Amino acid sequence: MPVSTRSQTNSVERSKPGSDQEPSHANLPLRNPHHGLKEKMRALTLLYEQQKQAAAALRNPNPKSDPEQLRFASHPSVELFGSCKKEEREEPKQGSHHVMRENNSNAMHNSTVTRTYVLPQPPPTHAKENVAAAGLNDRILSFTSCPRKSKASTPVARRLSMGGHVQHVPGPPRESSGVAEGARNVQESETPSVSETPTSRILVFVRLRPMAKKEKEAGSRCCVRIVNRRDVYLTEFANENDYLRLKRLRGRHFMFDASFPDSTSQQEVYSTTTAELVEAVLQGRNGSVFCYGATGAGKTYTMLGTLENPGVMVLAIKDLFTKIRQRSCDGNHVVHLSYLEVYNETVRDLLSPGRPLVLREDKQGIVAAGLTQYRAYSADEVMALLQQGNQNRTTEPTRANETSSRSHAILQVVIEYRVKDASMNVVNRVGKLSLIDLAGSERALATDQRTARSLEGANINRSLLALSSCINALVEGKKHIPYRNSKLTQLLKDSLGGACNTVMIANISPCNLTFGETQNTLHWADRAKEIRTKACEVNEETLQLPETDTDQAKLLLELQKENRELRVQLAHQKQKLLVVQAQSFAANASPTPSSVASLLTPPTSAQANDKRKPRPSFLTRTCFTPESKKRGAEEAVRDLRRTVKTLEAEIERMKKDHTSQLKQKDDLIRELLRGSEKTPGAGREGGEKRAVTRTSLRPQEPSTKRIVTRASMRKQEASIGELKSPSHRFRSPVPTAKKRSFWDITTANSPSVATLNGRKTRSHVISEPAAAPSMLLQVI
Ligand SMILES: Nc1ncnc2c1ncn2[C@@H]1O[C@H](COP(=O)(O)OP(=O)(O)OP(=O)(O)O)[C@@H](O)[C@H]1O
Repeated sequence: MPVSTRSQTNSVERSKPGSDQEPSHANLPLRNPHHGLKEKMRALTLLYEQQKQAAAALRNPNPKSDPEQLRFASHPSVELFGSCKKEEREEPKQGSHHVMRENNSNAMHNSTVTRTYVLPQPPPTHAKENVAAAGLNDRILSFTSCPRKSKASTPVARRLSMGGHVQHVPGPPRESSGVAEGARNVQESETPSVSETPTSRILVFVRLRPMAKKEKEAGSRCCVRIVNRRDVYLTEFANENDYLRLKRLRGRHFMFDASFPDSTSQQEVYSTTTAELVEAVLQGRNGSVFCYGATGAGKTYTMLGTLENPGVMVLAIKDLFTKIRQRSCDGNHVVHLSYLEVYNETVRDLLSPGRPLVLREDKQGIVAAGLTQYRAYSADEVMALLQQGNQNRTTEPTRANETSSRSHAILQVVIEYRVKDASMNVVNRVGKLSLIDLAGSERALATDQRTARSLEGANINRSLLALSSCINALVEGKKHIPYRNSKLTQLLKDSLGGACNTVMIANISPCNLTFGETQNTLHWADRAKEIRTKACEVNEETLQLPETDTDQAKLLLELQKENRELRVQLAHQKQKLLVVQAQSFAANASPTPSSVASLLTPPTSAQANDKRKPRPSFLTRTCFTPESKKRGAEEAVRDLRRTVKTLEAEIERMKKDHTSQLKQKDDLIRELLRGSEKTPGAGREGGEKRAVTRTSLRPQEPSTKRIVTRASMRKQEASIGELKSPSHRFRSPVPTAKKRSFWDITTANSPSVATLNGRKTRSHVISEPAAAPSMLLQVI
């Protein structure tokens, strides 16, 4: 998070065990860091002596011989530096001073310099961080009973939260399952004065990534330690000669709903953080998962993963469809999908790239006008769409990360579930799952100062800054939450402040060189724990048939009109496909560069926006040679064939969609007609109501209440041809930044490495060997 954080100076005191020369106040915390020059001088002297002790420790490295050091060794933050992989189960001892021992072991030279600091423990009333985190139940209690911070109390809390002093209250190690259940929908029963409405809080998890090879080679040390799958200890290393900074050494302790060490598998992360959310979404609730952290900390790895280790997005989709299949007998599920990115403060549709989308707020919340909502029938199809979206996502190598995401990506899956209840009314439930991979906060120096990356970085930081402002405002219980400060926060409005079960996964790196970023991430994650969202109710409505004959007749006419429109759209799509096929055959017959070029030339309006399209380089000397022209023509033909295949698949999908809609509507119309013939005026006479309405007759539309208004859905349907048209796909602006992915480097032979319009693919999902071909990719 690009917000400077102040750290509280820890009083570093001499801890020479059993020393006779030690002044009597040596083990007491300084009363005030500014209480006189003399005191400061004394502190400096103590520090100097401490240095000497560190050197002495070199000569006497065996702590067992020293009872005081033995006491230090029992603290979890001690031996932090032995191995990042080692995960300790024991609880930190209480009642002792907080101790940090720095082990300046230099792997290269095999020498060790150890320094020990005793951090004075603050009185319990001062400890803000994690005071209530004795165990999950204790924490829930605390969250329920603790009123929102008033304005006056905030600065104090903030200052304390940045300090190194924390009170650790031991609690049982939390189990990975059942966490969300306990912490969700926490009713503020004990604080009726604060809020009468039930609330749930954001669950916050931390994931530590393994040390990268490069970092190991550079001699980096691990500054994070995770204990009991919950506590995170962060230690700052100091340069021995930097006496001024010695006094500002920071050691922090945080506690989260769960913390994952670097050895945690993707499946474990998924089942702990998201599995329950998926279940809730199927029952008609909203859920959001977002990964947050500095650049290179592992957000995209957690969200998307790799071929061998798929991430949360992929696992959630698979789980979702498995569960839908299991329940298919008891109802009718309809899944819609959208995928967008926020790049340089513009919102772009990743599934159907085109002009930037405009965000609008209506009574359903923030919606991206014109965002494509794909109806998905299987997990494989969603994987294909995900892969397609990732191809369009902007990634770029930076100094900090070879495959840095330069945009925030939001995958949204809407599940509509329709079932008849006991009284034969149609009950409609809609759940929405948002999976968000944020771009990483970064320092300009860490990435690149001189290039377009710096502009991207500035925009990423700006939006993350806006996110932190929103988190602050929400935690402080302010009336005005500045969502409008950035597109990202506008889109996250539902997740942060709406009726939504929200999970935050904070990704951190173990490398001591990124201590500042890690501390920032943990600070904001710690803060986010205090955010309360509105209690997430089931989005449910019961649909009823219009009562009077006139209304039923109106409905009938409306449905017939809709059917006609759908048929026209289908015909339109077929026509477009034929045109593209003809162009493809023409190009095949005479693949002259000019004809192919003319086919591929995007419209003039698109050219204006087409700043990201890779241009032929003079340096490569391939622009004007006959071979290059031939190669270009062949490539263009291949591209066209691919496009035709995609379009054919799309038409097939639409056909299937339309046919099922038409069939359903025809059935219902027949049923309506039959019903009105048999029992004329039944509605007026108060006969049994039929549980059918317009909404129920439109299976393709997600609930208008939650996604878009009916009017906008109709508009969208009307313009669906335009959104999904072949020409629309051709016209999609080629981004200015080239597309890179980490699959580009990890799986060189993967289909994901294939270039599309000069951009490298990011997603791996389509290349799964066992995956059935997506409906999008099927040829008619
Ligand atoms: N848990 C993990 N296990 C193994 N490798 C990991 C893990 N987390 C991250 N990595 C690796 O670390 C590198 C950086 O990860 P990733 O691209 O996910 O970072 P990021 O936070 O998304 O960065 P950015 O914000 O710049 O996009 C990748 O090479 C990734 O494979």
